[in-house]
Parts: sequence; structure tokens; C-alpha cells
Amino acid sequence: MTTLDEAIRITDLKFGWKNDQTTLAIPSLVIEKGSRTFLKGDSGSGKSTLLGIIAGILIPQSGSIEVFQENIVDYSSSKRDKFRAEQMGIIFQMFNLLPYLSICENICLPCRFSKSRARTAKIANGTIEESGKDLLNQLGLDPNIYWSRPVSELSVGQQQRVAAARALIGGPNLVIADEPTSALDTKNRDSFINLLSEITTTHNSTLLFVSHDESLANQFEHIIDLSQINQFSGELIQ
Ligand SMILES: Nc1ncnc2c1ncn2[C@@H]1O[C@H](COP(=O)(O)OP(=O)(O)OP(=O)(O)O)[C@@H](O)[C@H]1O
Repeated sequence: MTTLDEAIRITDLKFGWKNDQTTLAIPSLVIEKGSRTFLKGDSGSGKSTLLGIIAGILIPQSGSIEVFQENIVDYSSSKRDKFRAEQMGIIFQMFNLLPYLSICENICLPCRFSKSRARTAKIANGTIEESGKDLLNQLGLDPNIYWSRPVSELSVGQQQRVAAARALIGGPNLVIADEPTSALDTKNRDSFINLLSEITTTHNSTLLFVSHDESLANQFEHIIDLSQINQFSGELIQ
């Protein structure tokens, strides 16, 4: 059972991309509500897979994944989608911006799927759009220049920041960031992490951050090494 202080509780997780292979076998993992955690692990060790499971995008073969006291494994896929839209802001490794939408439309999208995030954005800045512009500005992109542009015109580092603004709008309870700084220079990377910390602290959001760059780990309260918690030893999933 999860307690009210917990954002995520994973119990007896087993996941394999194919039924006869195990990628993750995690007996137990607990992440406290409001904490900021750095998840590290070698390339290919399963970090993105674990984030996909926590986000309810991937379903494990067995185990329970409780997010804010709800076992999302038991949910239908539409209920999981709704839960994700309400509770989570996700910066995907490949950004997943919608290329046929403008920057403005991409950033404001979560507020179309979540009333509570729309409400929080309006309370913060008057309108959803102003909230998006404020985030974009804080991330170092001038909204006067970029707001109405198609995302296809952006550099990779700029797309990463638009993806971050989309994840943060409306203060979701859980922010999941998969290599969110890989395309940023040092200056933008540091201000990005500061902003992520600031916004998640303001909303008492839980932050789960994945990066190859271990020099970033000291900016987080908790560090989880996937190789320490993943008991996968090559056995088949039973
Ligand atoms: N869509 C997929 N289909 C089949 N296997 C996959 C798929 N995605 C990942 N894998 C496999 O799962 C394992 C874990 O991959 P994952 O992307 O989770 O690792 P990672 O730790 O995030 O790596 P990186 O740091 O390089 O992004 C790898 O062996 C990978 O080949």
C-alpha cells in the first residue's frame, strides 16, 4: 500500500519487450511526493523503459505501479491516458512535439486535456497562453519571436525547451524528464534545471529526471542507480 507521502510505489515489477526476455525486474521502488530524483544508468539499461512504465505508456508483464495511490496497471488504456494528462508532464527523449502545430499550440495542449492544469495555468498568469509564454520566456525563447512559429523551424535545443514548457504548463503533480538537457549548451542547461527545480518546488510537484550526464546529479536530492534496483539477471519471465 502507498502512503499519502508517496508519489510512486513500484512492487515486483517485471517487464520485457518480448515475452521471453526481461528488461526490468524491480522488487521495490518508492519515490516520495515532492522529491527531486535523478535516475542514472548505462545506455540501454532500461531508464526510458522504466519512465514509460511509470507514465502508463508501457504495461509490465507483472507487478503493481502505484502513482499517487492509484495502481495504473489496473486501468483501461483510456483511463491511463486521462490520468497521465491530469497528473503528469513528460519531456520525452525525442520530444514528441506535434510538427503540424505551432509552438503555442504545442505548449498549451495539455490544458486542453486537463481541466485542473488549465485552471492552474490561468490562476498563475491570467490565461493559458500567458502561462505558456511566461514558461517559454523563462526557458530562454522570446515568445514575441517564437510563439506562433511552426515547431518544424526550431533547432533541436529549441524543441527541447518547447517540450519542457509543454510538460510544465499547469503545474502537473509529476514531472518526468527523459534526457531533457541533451541538446542544450551549458548555460541553457543550468538555467533549465534551475527552472525545473523552481517550478516543481512551487507546485510541490515530484520530479523524476533521467540523464547520462552524471555531473548533473548533485543538483538533485535523491539519486537512483538503475543497476542497483534492477535485479534482472537474464532469467526468463515466468
Ligand atoms: N521499442 C522497443 N522494442 C524492443 N526493445 C526495445 C524498445 N525500446 C527499447 N528496447 C530495448 O530495451 C532496453 C532498454 O532500453 P531503454 O531505451 O529503456 O534504455 P535507456 O537506459 O533509456 O538507454 P539510453 O540511455 O541509451 O536512452 C534496450 O536493450 C533496448 O534495446
